[in-house]
Amino acid sequence: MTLCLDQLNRCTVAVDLGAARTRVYLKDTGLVVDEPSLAAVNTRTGSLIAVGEMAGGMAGRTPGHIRVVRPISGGTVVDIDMAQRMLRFLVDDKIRRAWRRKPMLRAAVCLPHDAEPIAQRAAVEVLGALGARKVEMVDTLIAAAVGCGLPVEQPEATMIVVCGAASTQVAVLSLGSIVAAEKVQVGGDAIDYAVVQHLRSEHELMLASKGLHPLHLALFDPMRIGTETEVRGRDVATGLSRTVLVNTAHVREAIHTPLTGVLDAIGRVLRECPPDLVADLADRGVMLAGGSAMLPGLDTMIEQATGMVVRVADNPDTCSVVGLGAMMEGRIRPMKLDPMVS
Ligand SMILES: Nc1ncnc2c1ncn2[C@@H]1O[C@H](COP(=O)(O)OP(=O)(O)OP(=O)(O)O)[C@@H](O)[C@H]1O
Repeated sequence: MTLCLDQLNRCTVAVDLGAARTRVYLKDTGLVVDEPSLAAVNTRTGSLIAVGEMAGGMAGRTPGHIRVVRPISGGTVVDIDMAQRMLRFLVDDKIRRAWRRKPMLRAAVCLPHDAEPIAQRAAVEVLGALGARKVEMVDTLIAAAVGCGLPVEQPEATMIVVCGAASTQVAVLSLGSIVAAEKVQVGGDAIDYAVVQHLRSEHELMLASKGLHPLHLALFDPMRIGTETEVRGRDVATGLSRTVLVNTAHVREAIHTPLTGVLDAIGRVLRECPPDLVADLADRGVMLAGGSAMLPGLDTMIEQATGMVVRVADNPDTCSVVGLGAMMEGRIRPMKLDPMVS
């Protein structure tokens, strides 16, 4: 079934329920929520203690009766009740009160390319917590492509790779529709996990989450390949703080497996495409979006593996919700979209 832009024009709010972050875009206002998809719960009383950034700050530092949970996993809501409570707290009271006065609040949500009906249903229920009476669902790949400014409605191929926390989605689009697409359960989290596991097994070091970013920089910097970089963490055996010298070439080998998953997905999508579209892509290149697109050097790695020019979108992490916002606000020319459901 096709959904036209008119339907999206009637929406007031757009939501992206990501595994790592939840984003809310308000029509004619912009991004009003961009916070971690986390909730801290008191397990004795069941009460919600904190959500978003505040819950993120508590992660790994809580006493036994407080748990920090992720109600969304891999772009799919796994705990509807918790996701509803989290979303209600993330959205400002004033905005929610204004929505309550609307008898027919319409919302738009972007969902992963292969979202099952049960995942679609869960997203609709979560948005119901904000008072949405009707929910339009749009494929994340289309929303992100629009958010990156790709000319998706034109009769020419554009390729988008959305690297999130839990998954990477790849698509070739033409004439406002998806020609070929793939989703792999490999994202920034899998890359981080491979690095953490490498340090644990090779250096007996547990890395704090803050230690990952400097290592990312060293890992992908072509000038620093094969050099050693200092990493501070906690000794697995003694629990004491320790600094080790880590060879970046060895860590690159450790992340090879998750990165191969992404490159394979790109290869499969290209093989599925008609030759004319692949020829377009050779000129136009690939657009990288999603939070993990900010991984320093990921674009160069994909460029070397595919031989195509790779560009990272401006603000790649918010492309999907901003794309939904652009469609809601009628900032793009009318076109046929390829929604997942009416
Ligand atoms: N500056 C950065 N450098 C490297 N990685 C980053 C950076 N900023 C965010 N990330 C990574 O991006 C990922 C989050 O991306 P994004 O916000 O697109 O996820 P999401 O939409 O919630 O996830 P998903 O699409 O899997 O549901 C995390 O794995 C995070 O580590």
